[in-house]
Formats: sequence, structure tokens, C-alpha cells
Amino acid sequence: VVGGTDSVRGEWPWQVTLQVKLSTQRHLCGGSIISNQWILTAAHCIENLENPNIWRIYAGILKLSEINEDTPVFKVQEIIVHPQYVIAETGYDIALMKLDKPMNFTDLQHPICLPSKEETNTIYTHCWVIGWGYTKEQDQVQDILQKASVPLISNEECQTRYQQDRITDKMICAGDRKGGKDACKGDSGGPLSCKHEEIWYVVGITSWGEGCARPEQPGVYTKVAEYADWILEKTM
Ligand SMILES: O=C1CSc2cc(C(=O)N[C@@H](Cc3ccccc3)C(=O)NCCc3cc(Cl)ccc3-n3cnnn3)ccc2N1
Repeated sequence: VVGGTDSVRGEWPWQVTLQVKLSTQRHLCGGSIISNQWILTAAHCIENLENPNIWRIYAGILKLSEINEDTPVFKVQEIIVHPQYVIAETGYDIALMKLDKPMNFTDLQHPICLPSKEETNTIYTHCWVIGWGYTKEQDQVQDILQKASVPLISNEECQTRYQQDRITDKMICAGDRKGGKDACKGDSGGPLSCKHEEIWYVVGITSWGEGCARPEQPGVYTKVAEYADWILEKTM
């Protein structure tokens, strides 16, 4: 996250770190707890990594350095990638991971609400991008979970910022016109979390953008409300 600050332990209890164990193990993407056995993330995180056995998921984490062999870890039983996904820039950048065992909810790890498809016209005014990603375009993954508040922008304005791409109604954009706050490498798959009438919703999934926090280049997120039916169909 560019332009963010350190989160407090327990501030984003739905945020998980999705890690890949090959010769070494490393944080690759963020994800959101949406039920005791399902994690919501981005389809692009799974590209060429479709084997469920290489994934390790950690919940209730503030600092990546707190993870060690004794840290409770979840393995993945099943990965479901949206069938229409090709690349992030053309949308359908959404995937589900089924945990190998149901998670016990605690103050530090519990789900975020899914927006319902009727809520595709709710005006969210209190949205945050969260992650362990870079804090500038050339950087490294951060130890402490970062947070930055970002304003949602209209698809019409977002389309003017991305003339080479089609900003569809299943995408949602966020960022200040002057730049300065945004997701960046390592944040993708994580939630764009918005508080509405005292309840938090995963309004977006961190997907793509032209650079990080550049002026007039907002972050582009998968609009979760547009996939409510798909998510329920796959997880119920
Ligand atoms: O230990 C390490 C060091 S290197 C490293 C890189 C990445 C990475 O590139 N992630 C990409 C996505 C990705 C995931 C898996 C494989 C390949 C790529 C990302 O987050 N991409 C974020 C995309 C993005 C989204 C928004 Cl909303 C706004 C701006 C951007 N960015 C534009 N340019 N950079 N970020 C993830 C984990 C990593 N772990």
C-alpha cells in the first residue's frame, strides 16, 4: 500500500496472507475471510499456481515476521477461479479458496460481509485498501499490514483515466486524482473494505492499475457485489 500507515492488531480481522511454498515460502497475495471455510481473492494470484497443495494461508496476522513453523496454518482443499477470467485488465479477476478445515472465529480472525447485488448502487464513503504490499513502485513486501483510505470514483471518470482498457460495470475504481494512496505489488487479492452503517463490506478485490498511486491512475478493483450470486453458488 502506497501512502498508508501501520494497522493495529485486530483492525482488519478478515485479511489473510496467501503464501506459496515451493523451494521457499513467501507472501504472494492478500485475501478475505468470507466464511469459516472460504477465502475470497483475485484470479490472477492463482495463475500457474493452480495446485492447491502449494498454498499456505495465515489468518489473524499483523506482521509477516510473526509467522513461523508454530503459527497455525490453513491448507487449501479446493481453488475455484472464475471461468471467464483471462487477465486482470479484462475483468472476472475473482477466485475462491476452500480451506482444508473450518476456521474458528476469534477477535483476530473473522469474516467480512459480502455486499448483496442489490447494493450495487450504495454510495460507500469510508473505504480502505489493505495489504503487505510495496509502499512505492520499486520496493519490497512490508512486515506490518498497511492501510490507506481511498475515495471511490465513478466508472465514467475511471474510464477517462484508462483509455486503453474497458472499465466494465463489474469493476470499481478508487484513488485520489492527485494520486498518493493506492495498492501496489503484494496487495492484490486483498479487500477494498468499506464501512457502511457500522458494518464492513468487501466492496472490491485489489486487481490492477497503471503503476502505484500515480496521479490520475486510480486502482481498479473487482466489484464484489456483481459476483454475489456466483460466490453464493460456489460456496453454499
Ligand atoms: O516476496 C515477494 C516479493 S515480489 C512480490 C510481487 C508481487 C506482485 O507483483 N503482486 C502483484 C500481482 C501478482 C500476483 C501473483 C503473481 C504475479 C503478480 C500485485 O499485487 N499487483 C498489484 C496490482 C495493482 C492493483 C491496484 Cl488496485 C493498483 C495498483 C497495482 N499495481 C500496479 N503496479 N503495481 N501494482 C506479490 C508478492 C511478492 N512477494
